[in-house]
Amino acid sequence: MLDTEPDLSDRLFSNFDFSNGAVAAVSGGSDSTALLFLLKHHLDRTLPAAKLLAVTIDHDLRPGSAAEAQAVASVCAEHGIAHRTLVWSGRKPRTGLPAAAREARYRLLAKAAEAEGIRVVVTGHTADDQAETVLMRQAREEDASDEDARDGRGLAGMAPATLYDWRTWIARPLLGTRRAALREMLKRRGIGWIEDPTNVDQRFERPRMRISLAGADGEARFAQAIAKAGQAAAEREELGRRAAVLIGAFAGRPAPGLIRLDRDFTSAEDSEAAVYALRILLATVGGVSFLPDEARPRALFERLRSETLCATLSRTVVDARRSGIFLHREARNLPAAVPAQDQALWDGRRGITLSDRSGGLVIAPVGPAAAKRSAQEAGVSASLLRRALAAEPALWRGGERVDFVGGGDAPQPMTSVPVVSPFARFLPSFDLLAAAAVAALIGAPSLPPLPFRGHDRGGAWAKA
Ligand SMILES: Nc1ncnc2c1ncn2[C@@H]1O[C@H](COP(=O)(O)OP(=O)(O)OP(=O)(O)O)[C@@H](O)[C@H]1O
Repeated sequence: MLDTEPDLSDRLFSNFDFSNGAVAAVSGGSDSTALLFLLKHHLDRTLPAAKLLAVTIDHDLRPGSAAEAQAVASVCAEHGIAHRTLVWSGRKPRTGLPAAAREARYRLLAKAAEAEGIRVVVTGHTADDQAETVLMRQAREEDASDEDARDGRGLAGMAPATLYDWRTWIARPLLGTRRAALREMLKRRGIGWIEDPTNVDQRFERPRMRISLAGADGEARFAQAIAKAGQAAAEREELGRRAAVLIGAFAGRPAPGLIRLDRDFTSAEDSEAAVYALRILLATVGGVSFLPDEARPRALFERLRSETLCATLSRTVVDARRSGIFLHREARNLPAAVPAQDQALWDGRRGITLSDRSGGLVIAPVGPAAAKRSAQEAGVSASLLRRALAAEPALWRGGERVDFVGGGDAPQPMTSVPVVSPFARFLPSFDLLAAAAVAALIGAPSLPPLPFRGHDRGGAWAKA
């Protein structure tokens, strides 16, 4: 089909493992249309039996979106490519619409993949998108009010692969390819695309950045941004690797919801990695989806070197005693009782599975009274164990706890599995090693292998 571009599609996709097929996320714009045709070309030649499904999300936000999805469907039908349109139905939020749309888009794409047994979704993000992203983040970083952006991690830009919901890989094979080259290729092949009006709407930050990159010094700024992203990505990966080593060496889990750091953690020479590890652990124990900004964990780490103390950060109590530094969820602001629901995320830190679907069940914290009956653990004070257990979820009916059905093989009515909160929804491949170390520590499910060739389960993260 794209016989003039055999090298390009090989270069882009030869590292991927598409043996379970691929979902191509196609908006109908130039980049994702090019992605679709390049991928089709690659699969036809190398893996003709592999399933290829193009998916278009109709965000239902502007008139014409359904027609655009239909146009993609027609192009796919013309070329014998399976296609589905999924509509983001339901109420749209008044604020934070772009983030909500992105969230909905990935949720629907992952759902479509999962329904077909496909493990990887590919998107058409290009080198131009990457440069825009990095420059926008850099501008925010310079704005001192944006705490999230200030630790430099964001300057790594978009990761080549991101794990969504701890289950589905979103890969970006075109991150090293220029938009102009893709458009050229489409034009040569006589393939059209849709111009999204929001891409040139200057009320939005990205189109403004796009226009400024088309200006006089645009190419130089592009090159600088890409170089910066490469360097920041390598640094971020390396920092994550070092943090993972410290977590493996110094962290333990005496009981669910209770993390113990060896006191020697505070004498780690690599204090940068130790602070990073601490930030990830704080967010995980507190059930928070973002890392606390760097300043406060750094100050806390410095104090931990010399003091016993009790402090709260990221909804996590840090109780530093001579016997170790203990982290557990603070008792404040735990979720109120909610009707029990299967497959729910509780308090941002526990994945709930229900096998008892009968009515009248609620999930609420174990609470201090029930936690009094907790088991003892060698070397850990009973009060710490009680506080950690009190913040765990339990299943209740009419004020009575019902999630223990005693011994034997009977299924528990509810299971609660820890999640690595800051990475549970989106895990960029930069952070895989740190996330894997925390997953092993807290008993979260292990990570699926990367969608690249030669990554088995055991070594999946070595080259992330
Ligand atoms: N409505 C959508 N349906 C399916 N995939 C989408 C949709 N919007 C975006 N994507 C995916 O996310 C990528 C990046 O989105 P972005 O909004 O930057 O691109 P776009 O301007 O919509 O189109 P393109 O990247 O195709 O030129 C797209 O290349 C595509 O893979």
